[in-house]
Amino acid sequence: MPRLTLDDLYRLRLPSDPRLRPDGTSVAYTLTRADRETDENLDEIWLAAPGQEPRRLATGSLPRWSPDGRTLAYVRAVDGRPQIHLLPMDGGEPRTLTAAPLGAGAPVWSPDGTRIAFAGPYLPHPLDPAAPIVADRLDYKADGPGPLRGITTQVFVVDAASGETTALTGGDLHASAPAWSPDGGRLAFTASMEADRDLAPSGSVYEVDADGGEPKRLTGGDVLFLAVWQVGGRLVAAGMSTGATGHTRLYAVGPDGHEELRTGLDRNVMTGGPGYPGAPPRAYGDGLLFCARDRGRTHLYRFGPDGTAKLVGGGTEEVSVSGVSTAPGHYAYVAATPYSPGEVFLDGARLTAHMPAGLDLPAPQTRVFTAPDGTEVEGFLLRGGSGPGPLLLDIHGGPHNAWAPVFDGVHLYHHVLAARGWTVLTLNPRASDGYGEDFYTATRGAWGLADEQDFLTAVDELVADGTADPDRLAVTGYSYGGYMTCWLTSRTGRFRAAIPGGCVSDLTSLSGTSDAGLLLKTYEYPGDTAAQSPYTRVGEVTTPTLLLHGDADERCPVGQAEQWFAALREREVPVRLVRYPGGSHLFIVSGRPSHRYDYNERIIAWLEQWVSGSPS
Ligand SMILES: CSCC[C@H](NC=O)C(=O)N[C@@H](CC(C)C)C(=O)N[C@@H](Cc1ccccc1)C(=O)O
Repeated sequence: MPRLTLDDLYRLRLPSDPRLRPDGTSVAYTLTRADRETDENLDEIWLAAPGQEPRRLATGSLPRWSPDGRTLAYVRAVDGRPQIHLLPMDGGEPRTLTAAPLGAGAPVWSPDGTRIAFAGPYLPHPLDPAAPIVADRLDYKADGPGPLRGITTQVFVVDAASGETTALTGGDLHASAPAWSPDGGRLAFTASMEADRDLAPSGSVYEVDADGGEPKRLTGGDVLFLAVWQVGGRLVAAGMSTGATGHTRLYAVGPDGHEELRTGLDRNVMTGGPGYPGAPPRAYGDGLLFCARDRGRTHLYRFGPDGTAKLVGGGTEEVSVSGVSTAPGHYAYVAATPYSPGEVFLDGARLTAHMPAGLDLPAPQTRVFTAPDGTEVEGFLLRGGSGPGPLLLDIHGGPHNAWAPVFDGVHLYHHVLAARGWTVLTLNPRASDGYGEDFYTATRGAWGLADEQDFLTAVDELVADGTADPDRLAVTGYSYGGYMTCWLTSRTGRFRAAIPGGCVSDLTSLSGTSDAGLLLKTYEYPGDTAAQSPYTRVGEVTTPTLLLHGDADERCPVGQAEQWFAALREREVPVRLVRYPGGSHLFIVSGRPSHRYDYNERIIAWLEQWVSGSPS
């Protein structure tokens, strides 16, 4: 069987955001593919049902069933702005429902199906791209959108028949996706309305009358609420401590405040986002379904009225669930496995096979390494051959992300290198997600200082056991992984090649230039930023280094790579900087296909250039 090649980037199809029809008979979902001609990632709405071939319904994303299951709302761009459309499922053409000046967000049907709510961008005047950009607070920009220019995010309600749209909120806030009350009389959302929220992170659950009025604050204080949903007749919100980095938890929210839903799991609740699998909580029977990450894998759990959480399905352990939807007696989800970046499942049975057939995708082997301080760290080895060979250490970001032993459509170079005889080690060092909250917070205030030993221990063990050739070691990583790549090459010369992607080199400048700068400094790396910055010892780097960076990255601004590039070039260390025009921090996940292809291709080329003798 053929091994994967980079051209498979254009053959991959990624399902996401599954939505069960209210009668449980079929699942609508978004299917995304990279289009070579337009150099865009194209989204389509598909429908899958037991015993039927999945079929395409429309161009668009974010499918949402009307309560009677007869209409599918979804979002599609009109003149470059996402607008809500309605597709009658008994036949006929879709209808454009909204004409929001800056676009509409995910549709949320009212319980009676007569209205649709959404959170969307708002500006009280026409947007002038040439106008000066004025900032009075730190939250003046965001990775992806860039400078916000005064745009806020408000809650809107649109009449499903007439399209008449009303803003329910206004003012200086960024509302989350809204959630209807069971009687359709109110909408809940999360936001922070504090004037100095840029200095002290906060987020509360609010409720506003569906016919307008002043939002009422339902929560406050010790929990930073991130999102809220209507789950089985009650509000359930996701939140985290306002005091320090930690796990995300679920809370029941009512008119008198909030109460944690204690799952008994020392695991991070995963509600889903770019690069982070998971899904919002969903009603299921007399309990709810939620996702949590366990040892890098994201699983589906059922939280029952008895207050316990039990694994759902319990099938293959090597799975990452992203996207969950329920209907009475049924549940649907998308799951990645070692052989597919994602397929749609209904009640545990696979409905789709979007992964190109016939590819030889070796499954990674799980290994556990023990650091000098006794900490055990788990990793996954994609073996390219037997006997000592070239080894690529690939470091995930976050630092609270995590690798899982599943196939993803981002790091295609893993399989290309393995086919050429490389071994790829994806390691979950301390701070990785899925190993308990103490492990998750173990690098706070000690970036690099605490986790360096985990990486070097794993590499040393693989050299000692004959897996890795000590003269053919290489390191790469993105975001925090890029930070760690810089850090390791400033402390050891053992790597023959290094590729920091979306990197961080100087925590002091990062604090003032990242869109999350103050959060990072407060929650992640308080204390001595110089001691935690790779740049402090950049003068010791000798490893040929390729820097890959999104030119419009506002999370880790491109200056982080430029500083590293200049410092190495001045000392004539072989170095190259590649900037991707328009690329945000997430460009390797959702950026231009040609940029994603180029990112993978350059990694392979740099490794083969500088790791002599690597089998080609
Ligand atoms: C307290 S602010 C939260 C920052 C957030 N942390 C997540 O764990 C974050 O953005 N971290 C960055 C690194 C940091 C800016 C130094 C990061 O590593 N980002 C993500 C982004 C990403 C995800 C998937 C694919 C590409 C990039 C990550 O890698 O986990």
